[in-house]
Amino acid sequence: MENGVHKTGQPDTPVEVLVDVLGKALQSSDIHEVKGLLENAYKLAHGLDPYLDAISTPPSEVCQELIHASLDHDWAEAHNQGKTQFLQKRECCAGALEGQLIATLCKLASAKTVLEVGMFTGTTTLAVAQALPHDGKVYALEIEDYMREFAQPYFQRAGVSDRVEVVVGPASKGIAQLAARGNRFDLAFLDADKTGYLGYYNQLMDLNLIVPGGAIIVDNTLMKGRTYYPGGVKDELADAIREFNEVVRKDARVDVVALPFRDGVSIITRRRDASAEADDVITGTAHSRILQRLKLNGKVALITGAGQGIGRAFAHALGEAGAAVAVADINGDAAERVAAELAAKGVRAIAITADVTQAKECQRMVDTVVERLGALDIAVNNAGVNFNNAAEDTPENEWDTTFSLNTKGLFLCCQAEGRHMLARGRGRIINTASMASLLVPHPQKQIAYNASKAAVVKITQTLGAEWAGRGLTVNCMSPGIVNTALIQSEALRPLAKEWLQQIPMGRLAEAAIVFMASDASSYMTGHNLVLDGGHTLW
Ligand SMILES: C[S@@+](CC[C@H](N)C(=O)[O-])C[C@H]1O[C@@H](n2cnc3c(N)ncnc32)[C@H](O)[C@@H]1O
Repeated sequence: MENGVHKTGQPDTPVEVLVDVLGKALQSSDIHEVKGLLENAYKLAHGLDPYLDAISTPPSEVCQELIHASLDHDWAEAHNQGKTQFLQKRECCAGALEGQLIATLCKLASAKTVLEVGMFTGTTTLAVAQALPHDGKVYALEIEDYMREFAQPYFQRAGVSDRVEVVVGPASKGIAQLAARGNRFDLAFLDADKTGYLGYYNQLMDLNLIVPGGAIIVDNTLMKGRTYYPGGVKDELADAIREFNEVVRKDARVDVVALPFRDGVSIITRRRDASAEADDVITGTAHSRILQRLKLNGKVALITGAGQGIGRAFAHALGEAGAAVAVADINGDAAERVAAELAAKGVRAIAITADVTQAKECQRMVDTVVERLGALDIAVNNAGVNFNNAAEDTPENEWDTTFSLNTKGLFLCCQAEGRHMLARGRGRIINTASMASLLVPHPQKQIAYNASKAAVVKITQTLGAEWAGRGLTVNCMSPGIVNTALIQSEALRPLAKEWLQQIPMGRLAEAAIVFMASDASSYMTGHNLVLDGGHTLW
């Protein structure tokens, strides 16, 4: 299909301007005018890549050094000395901009495992490895063993060698090996021998090596323009790419978008089954992929006790998942600090100072969230205290203080939040209970805390049942011992050591707040989610 907008309008892109200028030059018989037009065209084309480089973030220092080393290397000499099987060329290096593009796509796709077919000296491999999470991995296939030796010191210097596995040999064999090992990829980058592309593509598709929602990125799909303008030259590479492009375009399993970036980059994604017969199991509930259902974009979350510890971690997790966050704490400075941390990450965040033992304060807190952030979708009632005293020595005021915050305060929050959510017919309330609701933690003595947290479970069950048919879910979580600054303190260190021995997993607790706040947990209510590394099993 022709691009009607561009056909009818003024030249709108550098290439369209180029076409316009060169078209005028072709029609002119005035040699001075032709020269002037050609000069314009030359400057326009010549300046494009340097300008794109200048306005894009440069690669890391190590990556830049690797790019320079790749471009400066005497590849003819390396081949003469038998170090490479084939005569390699400096142009093989995809360069800074393309490396940044692939790394950026990896970040956008939240990729963890990436396949690169054709590594050369590993400049893109390095950019990708640096963009991956610490437990991510890029598998780079390369026929030349020399490239592995070349790249490895740079991977090491960048501190990412554990995130890179170079598989030396023909790429088709490498793909088969990784498939046999059970590897699957969020993203694959095809950039080896062009006549092999179709075979690699078929392997990736037929063996289901790209995860749902993943992509195959293909370089050189324009082949210097010879795919659409052969210029009368018989050209094996352009023929191979042209055939590849046509096969992909007609493949009903995928969507493809071809970009005029560098030598042409195509992005291929697998389609989902959109047929009328496809049910929710195939398409995902409401046609939403499970990982999309975990996203909290457009939602507003309130977290009490968010100025430090586990509440601060909840605020960051919910903000990262896309929610706007209200950070509530009795310590206003701490709430402000956490809100500022979130804002620095790009999360919309506000701080609220509130004493949630008072009903009026709870209501004011909810009203502030609604007024400033528009609504309240997710409420995490997390503020709590703990005192350690033997039962026989526990003073009355300690019992009262604990229950006033951990139990009554939490209920008052649920009440104020629940009223707003019931009126809207939707919402998620998540209460912080504790594994102390299930067992009696030891050796520390904390009767008031244990009893207050058991009550949190009953409040949660009751509200979960009462509000179940009205669009609200109310759940609580019972974390084991959480790795907070308090646990790291000198005073608690010996105790923390003893606790670790009581935990089958041998490490401190992690949470599941995003799952509990998201659509993915929509059928769960009144539940006490125990996250204790098996602590309550022993
Ligand atoms: C264009 S370069 C790759 C550039 C690299 N992806 C980058 O971003 O800089 C192509 C590489 O593919 C390798 N190659 C060629 N044929 C191959 C094959 N059959 N199997 C594996 N690697 C191959 C070459 O040795 C060369 O290093």
